[in-house]
Amino acid sequence: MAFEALSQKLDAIFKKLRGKGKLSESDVKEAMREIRLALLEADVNYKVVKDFISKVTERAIGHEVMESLTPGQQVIKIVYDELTNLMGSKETKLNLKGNPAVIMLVGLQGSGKTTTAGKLGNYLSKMGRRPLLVAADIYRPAAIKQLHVVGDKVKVPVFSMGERKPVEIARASVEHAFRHGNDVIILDTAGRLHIDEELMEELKEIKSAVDPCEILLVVDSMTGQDAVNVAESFHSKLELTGLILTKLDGDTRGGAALSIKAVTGCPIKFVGMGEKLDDLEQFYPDRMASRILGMGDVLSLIEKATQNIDIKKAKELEERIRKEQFDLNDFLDQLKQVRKMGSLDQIFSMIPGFSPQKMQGLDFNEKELVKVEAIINSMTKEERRNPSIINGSRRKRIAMGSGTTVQDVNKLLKQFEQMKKLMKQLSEMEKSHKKGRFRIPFFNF
Ligand SMILES: Nc1nc2c(ncn2[C@@H]2O[C@H](COP(=O)(O)OP(=O)(O)OP(=O)(O)O)[C@@H](O)[C@H]2O)c(=O)[nH]1
Repeated sequence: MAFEALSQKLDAIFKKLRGKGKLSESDVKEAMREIRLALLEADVNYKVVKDFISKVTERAIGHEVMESLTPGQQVIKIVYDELTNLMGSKETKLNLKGNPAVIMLVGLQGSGKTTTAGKLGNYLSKMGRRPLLVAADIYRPAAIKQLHVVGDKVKVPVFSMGERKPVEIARASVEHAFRHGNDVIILDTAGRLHIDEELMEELKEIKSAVDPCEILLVVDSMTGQDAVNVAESFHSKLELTGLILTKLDGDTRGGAALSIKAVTGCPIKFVGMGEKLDDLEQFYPDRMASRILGMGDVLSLIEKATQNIDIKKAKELEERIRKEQFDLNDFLDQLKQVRKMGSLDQIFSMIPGFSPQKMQGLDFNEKELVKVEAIINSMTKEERRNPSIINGSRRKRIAMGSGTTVQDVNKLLKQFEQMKKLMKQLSEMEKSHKKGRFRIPFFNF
């Protein structure tokens, strides 16, 4: 997961602070030194780190903190505020002015532009818009085909004219959209391995021909400070209106996400959280800061849950957990439902107080899920209802029946226990949030 190392380091630093009844100036300075190192190790731009630390220090050695009863908490709050500011403080919405509104996607080769075009098309059509994807990358022969494939998957029409001049394609696409009732155009422009003048000229030409309301740079967050440099270059030539950071689901240290707004002045509008065409999230600086600090991201979790979870089933499940009837059938059902929301890693990172490392054993890929299903299907009704009766000889029989091994069966039973524990903890969280509680189908807070 992105930010994992940074989150762990910050957590250790804050633990020390929280343990102190009173903070001295040297305690704060020591913590700041450690935070500074943690940010540099996360590949955050050094000027950004310097500025950040000086702002946090100034606030942290002020009266409100030093004299407060919970100085450690106050420092964490300040770090949270300043991290949020660093990433842009408020979310920035897409500007969709114009009919059709033209969104131009630019970026280097392999940054994830074509995939992002599809994700954005998908996002906009879910919003009730009628997007049109436009293949303006004529240099990579497979790019046009790739856009058609992506468009088909998300059921968004694709406009292409083969290898004509990109500026002509862009102009013609506006005409086409107008005639076919498409109200947003997403231009997938060409990428190069490096920034070159020819590419910039072509992009500038397209920009002046179709007057886009958004010029969004798609950058790969795994490339760290290079992503920041690329963004600076593109911005100086094209005046970007925003950024889309892709591959934030990978194990990027997070430096690009934390520095790019501060360095370029361009807001991050979306983040790519996976290869699937659903894996695009609007970017909220405060929610991201909250995830980095291990405070969870309940709001995004609610959004994901309401989009993907079957409410009726969730209610039935709630009842079964309460009556302590959660069994292996429910377990399988849950795994399937939760997987629709994304990887379990991602989900756990949104729950306050949950460390994804603790739950690693619960992350299944599709192949493992098939195995789990086979194992559960080889059990008797009674075994599924009451797994505690599954002794050694039953385990052997189940493994044979499902074409797996006894170790696989053992692993599954262990995971079931973990999931049961997780469900119990979640339902306890619900109790403590009874008043004005959030309600999420399946996860209840
Ligand atoms: N994990 C992950 N992979 C992504 C994400 N976005 C894109 N990818 C992957 O990154 C690779 C490159 O994506 P493309 O969309 O082909 O990149 P592109 O920028 O269009 O490439 P060019 O057309 O060559 O310029 C593909 O394998 C995508 O599946 C993301 O948010 N997370």
